[in-house]
Amino acid sequence: MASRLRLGQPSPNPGPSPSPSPGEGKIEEGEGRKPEPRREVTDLGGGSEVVHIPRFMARERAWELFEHLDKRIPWTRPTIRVFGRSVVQPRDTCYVADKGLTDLRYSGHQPHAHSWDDFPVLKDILKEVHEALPGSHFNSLLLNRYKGCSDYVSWHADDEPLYGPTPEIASVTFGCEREFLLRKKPANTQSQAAGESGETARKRLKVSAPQQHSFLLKHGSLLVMRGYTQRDWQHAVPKRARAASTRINLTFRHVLP
Ligand SMILES: O=C(O)CCC(=O)C(=O)O
Ligand SMILES: [Fe+2]
Repeated sequence: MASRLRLGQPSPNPGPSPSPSPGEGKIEEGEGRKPEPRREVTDLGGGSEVVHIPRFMARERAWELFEHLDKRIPWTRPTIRVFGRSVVQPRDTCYVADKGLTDLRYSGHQPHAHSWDDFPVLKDILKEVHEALPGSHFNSLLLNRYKGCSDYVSWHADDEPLYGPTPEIASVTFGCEREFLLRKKPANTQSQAAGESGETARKRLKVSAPQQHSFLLKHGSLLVMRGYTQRDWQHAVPKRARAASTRINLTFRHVLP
């Protein structure tokens, strides 16, 4: 799909450059280099890590991309299986992947894999994400569109075997900011397998609530989950109480060959 917008050239991130977080590489001045946007690294423990770059993309360009993706992506709202019941997925979706990869399947649904060649804009965003994350090699992309406050993604982990044991997942947000939650998977999965909820199991075992982290994912931000985050943690974008406008989120992933 050809883009009529001039979306190919990323513009530099405007505004003052914030200081780097402790322990991170310092920003080098001069030499005509674009200053690196601020990165917040959260060590979740046990080899899991989240990196948040709130101003990954310049605001104006991110709005151009939002408008383009909102109109041009062939969004669908599939029916999925949750706890044995068929339900309409509470957000729009689309999937893009390299040819010849193992098919993605989640909640009983196998999305059609579109070609990157049909979406030059997505290839441009992929290039920027690769540049921000040296060593990364994403070959697939799951897009989500949350059309209002009642669209959401429930607690889950992207721990499908096709991503391997320690997948890196990079998520770019456009439009309405939403809360992104992470919570530690319950240690005692046996009680869950027996049909007991995590909450009930915790009360019975008198253990404290799971560790939780919250990130406000703003327009133009990038969030990266790494290491054992999918094995040991779950994430969610909950419903919101108040009216929200549309949010588009792109999650870049690497499917193992
Ligand atoms: O919209 C988001 O920020 C997260 C989406 C997500 O978790 C997923 O697509 O697996
Ligand atoms: Fe996810």
